[in-house]
Amino acid sequence: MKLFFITSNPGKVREAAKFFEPLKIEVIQLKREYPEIQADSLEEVVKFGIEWLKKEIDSPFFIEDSGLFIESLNGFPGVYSSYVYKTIGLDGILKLMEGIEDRKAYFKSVIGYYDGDVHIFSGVTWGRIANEKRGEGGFGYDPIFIPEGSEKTFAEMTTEEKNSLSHRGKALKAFFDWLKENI
Ligand SMILES: O=c1nc[nH]c2c1ncn2[C@H]1C[C@H](O)[C@@H](COP(=O)(O)OP(=O)(O)OP(=O)(O)O)O1
Ligand SMILES: [Mg+2]
Repeated sequence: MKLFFITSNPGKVREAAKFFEPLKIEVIQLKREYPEIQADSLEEVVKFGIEWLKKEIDSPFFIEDSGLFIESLNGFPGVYSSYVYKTIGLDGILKLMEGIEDRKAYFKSVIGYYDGDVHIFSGVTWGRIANEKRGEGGFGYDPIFIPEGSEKTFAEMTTEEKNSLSHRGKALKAFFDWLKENI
């Protein structure tokens, strides 16, 4: 089976491909721009994206929207994670966190699969914001996020290790469990 993943982010594709590889499902990246609305939740962003894309794409496809929610910043950058990453970046986040003791944060991933109907799957991983950047792997905020129960940042992990703990790994698992029952 093949799954079309509409995203501009090669890191997401790498993680999804690694997840599905042993399950004999091939992940194929399609690069199509779609509007990411300013909404209160990742779910709304995904649902709007699907409504936009479904007119253009003939086969079933999925998209994913994710974000980092920092508790002491009231959930910032949250749904704006992509914009904040491109503007103030990791150094900007570390600067905002200077002197803040409560470093709790979570990553959330929302996958939307369209096969004529919309199916939503999500995953959350709690952790904390590191005091400095560590590691070369992964992408995005990985060098500054330490998942609960670990001393390593996501960027210090292999793709398999990150998938076993991450928000995206959990959302992909929920997606796969649904596919098994429904395909
Ligand atoms: O596991 C992750 N580890 C580190 N950083 C992450 C992760 N997951 C999302 N992020 C960051 C990347 C981006 O700055 C923002 C999500 O934005 P988001 O719009 O979903 O992704 P994107 O624009 O990179 O790719 P896409 O073309 O699929 O929209 O949070
Ligand atoms: Mg995006």
